[in-house]
Amino acid sequence: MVDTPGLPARRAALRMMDAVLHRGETLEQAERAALRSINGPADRALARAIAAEVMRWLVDLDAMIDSATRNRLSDDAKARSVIRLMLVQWLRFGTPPHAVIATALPLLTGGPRRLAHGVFSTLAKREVKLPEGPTPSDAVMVRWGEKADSIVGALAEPPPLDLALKDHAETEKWTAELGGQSLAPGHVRLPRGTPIDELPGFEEGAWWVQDLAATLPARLLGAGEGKRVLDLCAAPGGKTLQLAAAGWQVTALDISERRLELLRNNLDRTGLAAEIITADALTWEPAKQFDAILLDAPCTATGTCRRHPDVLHRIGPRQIGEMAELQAKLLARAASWLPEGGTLVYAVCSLEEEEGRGQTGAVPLTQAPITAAELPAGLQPDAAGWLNTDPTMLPEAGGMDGFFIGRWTK
Ligand SMILES: C[S@@+](CC[C@H](N)C(=O)[O-])C[C@H]1O[C@@H](n2cnc3c(N)ncnc32)[C@H](O)[C@@H]1O
Repeated sequence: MVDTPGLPARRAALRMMDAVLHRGETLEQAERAALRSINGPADRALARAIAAEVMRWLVDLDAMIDSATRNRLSDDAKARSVIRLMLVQWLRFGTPPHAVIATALPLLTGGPRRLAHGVFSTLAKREVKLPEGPTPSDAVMVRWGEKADSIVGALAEPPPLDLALKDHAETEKWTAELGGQSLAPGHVRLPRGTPIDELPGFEEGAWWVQDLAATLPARLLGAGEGKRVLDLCAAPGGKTLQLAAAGWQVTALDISERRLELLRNNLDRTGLAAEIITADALTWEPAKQFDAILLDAPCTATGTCRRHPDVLHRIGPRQIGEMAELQAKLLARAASWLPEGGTLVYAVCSLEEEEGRGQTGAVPLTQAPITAAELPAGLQPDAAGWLNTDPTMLPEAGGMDGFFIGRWTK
């Protein structure tokens, strides 16, 4: 049987939504399996875009669906998934309702097509509209409190593209050449969707892609002047590149050989150097001392929700608890390796208290408070000298990822 054009893309989008919402996979993991059977780049892009927009607007789409059904459809009902997909095509991509219906109903062959048709047509007749920004789920509201609305509201559009420059002295040159905006030495911001590998400077390794917030942990260690730093949990290597470019002798350690391969490629492209170790930081023992340690710990990554809206529907107390336990162990080990006079920076791209500030109580070192003078204009640490960033910060410039960063010395 020949498929309706565009049907494989919609089927793949449904599979991706299912993998994220019911199996806890990331959208990226889900993509690999779901897109395998799709050939054309346009269909792949469509499947990806549908699934990502459903994740971004899930709470609002579900509220619409619930407003048009007498008996609430269960969360895992296929009809609910298909109606979500239909609403996204109409409300986000501007596909006319009749075309949405024609391409989506074949997804429910042998299933409740009349129901999906009826719910979608009711909503189309009502001319429902999405709010200006996505609405947070109840679970996110409970965790993030009063900030939840503004953070999730800032997810309406994907973020701009941030580049980190190898040579901070060339900030003005690259800002002008790339036509971007710079918010800190060594930083250039470009409009979202800019194709990376066509930009000048990519081939020669003059810059790499890194969100402004993600550059802050390495910046807070200052210039290396030939001293030794251990980049613990280093791959794919954004912070390794920064540290090497800032004059540190870097040892980059990660448990994942696959991710370290990306780090090697990044070093090759930029002409920077680091010693690379594949090991589990929970059992590895250093053979030498380091003047500084940067622990960019594995985390739930809820701070990257602008780029990965699926994270907000996958992460709950169980995952946060597991990560917090791992982070506490890693922090204790890193702290125990620090010599007198050494500096430790801990970072997570998470907005969860347990992974950030909640980790600071047990570190047996002296806090080295972060100061506003060390940060890009407009950013402030909290009164105690810890730094929390989130997507609502520097709003006119396009926001930034969510991070927690703490610093100590021995
Ligand atoms: C947040 S990512 C690091 C990002 C990286 N610092 C950068 O800037 O590109 C966390 C990393 O921790 C690594 N990781 C997780 N558990 C680990 C362990 N027990 N030992 C070493 N690395 C681990 C993961 O493979 C992952 O690459």
